[in-house]
Amino acid sequence: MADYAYNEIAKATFNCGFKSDDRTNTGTVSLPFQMSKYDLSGLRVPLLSMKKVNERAVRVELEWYLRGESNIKFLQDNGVHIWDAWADENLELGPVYGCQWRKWEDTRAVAAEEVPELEKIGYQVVGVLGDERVVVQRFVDQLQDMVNTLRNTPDARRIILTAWNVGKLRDMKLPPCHMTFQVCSKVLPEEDRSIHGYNIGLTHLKYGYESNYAEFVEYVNSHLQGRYEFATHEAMDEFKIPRRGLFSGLYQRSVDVMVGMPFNISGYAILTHFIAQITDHMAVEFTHFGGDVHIYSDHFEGYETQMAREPIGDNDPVVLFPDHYWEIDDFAFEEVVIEGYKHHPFIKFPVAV
Ligand SMILES: Nc1nc(=O)c2c([nH]1)NC[C@@H]1CN(c3ccc(C(=O)N[C@@H](CCC(=O)O)C(=O)O)cc3)CN21
Ligand SMILES: O=c1ccn([C@H]2C[C@H](O)[C@@H](COP(=O)(O)O)O2)c(=O)[nH]1
Repeated sequence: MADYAYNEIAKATFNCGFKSDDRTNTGTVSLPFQMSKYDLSGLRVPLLSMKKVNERAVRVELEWYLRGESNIKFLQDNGVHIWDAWADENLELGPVYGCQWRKWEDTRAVAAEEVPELEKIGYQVVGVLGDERVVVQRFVDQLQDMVNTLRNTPDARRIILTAWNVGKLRDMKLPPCHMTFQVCSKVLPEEDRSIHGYNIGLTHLKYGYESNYAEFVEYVNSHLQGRYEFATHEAMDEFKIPRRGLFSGLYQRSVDVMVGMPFNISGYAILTHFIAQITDHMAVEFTHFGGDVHIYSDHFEGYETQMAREPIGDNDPVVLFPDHYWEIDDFAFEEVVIEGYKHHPFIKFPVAV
C-alpha cells in the first residue's frame, strides 16, 4: 500500500529534516535525497488513503502534459486551478514540462553543405545568417521516442524523458520540479509474467472489464486450480500476456511532501501504466527519487492531522484505460478511470508560491 512508503518519507522529513529557509519565505524542514518505491502490479496507483488526493486533477494535469502545452487554458477549462498562481496574464507558463516532453526545440546555425543531411533527419531550414550560415530547426518529441524505443529496442538504457532544458530555464515561470523520468523494460521470468498478468486480470474482472487478462485468470482458475505459478510462457503467449515488465523512476529535484508529492507519485504511476499499455508491457514498479524533500512550516498542523489517521486497509486504487488505447494522443482524462480509491477527508494545505 502506498501510504507506508509515503509516510516513511513524510515522517523522516518531519522528524529529521533541517530547518531551512526557502524561496517562498515560508520556512521548511528539509531532508535531502529520499527514495521511495510503489508497487504497480495489477494496475495499482499509489493514491494515499490518509487524505483525499484529487485524482481527477491528476488525470487532467497528465493529459495537459501529454498535449505538450505551455498554456494553462486546458487546465482551467477543465476546472483545475493548481497552476493558476504561476501563470502570467495570458495564462502562459513558458516552455514547461509538456512543451519539453513533446517539442524540445533544437535550433542551430550550420554551413550550407550540411543542410541536406540534416533535412533527412527532420531539420527544417528557418533562416539564413549574414555570414551565410543556415539556421535549421527541429522539435524533438521525447515521449514519442520513448514509446518507439520501447516498441523497437526495449533493452535500451537510454529511455528518458527530461524537462530540464538548461537553455530554457529562464523562460519558465517555475523550473521543472519533476525533471527526469526513465523507464526500464525487462523480459520477465515465467512466474513474474504470470503474477503480473494474473493481477491485471483480477483487476479487470473486479471492475467488469472484458480482456485477455481476465480470460487468463479464468484459464488459470479452471485449468491450474488458481496456481498462476504453473502457467507456462506458451499458455501466456496464447492469452497475449506481455512478455515484458516496465519499471519507471522519477527524479524530482524539489519535493513539497504534503501538496506536490501525492500528485506527483500518482501522476507518474498513471503515466507508467499508460506507456506500458501502449507498448505491450505490464507496469511493475515505480521509484521516486526526491532531491530537496521538504515540509513547509505552515503544513505542520495538517501533517499532524494526516499522520494521526489510520491507513485504510482496503484502499486499493487502480487505473483502467479503454482497451483500444494504442497511441499517446489517445489519452483523454474522462476515459481514464480510477477505481477502488478509499480515503479519509480532504485536508486543506496552503500552497507556497
Ligand atoms: N509549493 C508548491 N508545491 C507544489 O506542489 C507545486 C508548486 N508549489 N508549484 C507548481 C506546482 C503546482 N502543483 C500544485 C499546486 C497546487 C495544488 C493544490 O492546491 N492541491 C490541493 C488540492 C487541490 C485540488 O483539490 O484541486 C491540495 O491540498 O493538495 C497541488 C499541486 C504542484 N506544484
Ligand atoms: O510537481 C511539483 C511542482 C512543484 N513542487 C514544489 C516543490 C517546491 O516546494 C516548489 C518549487 O519551488 P522551488 O523553489 O523551485 O524548488 O514546488 C512539487 O512538489 N511538485
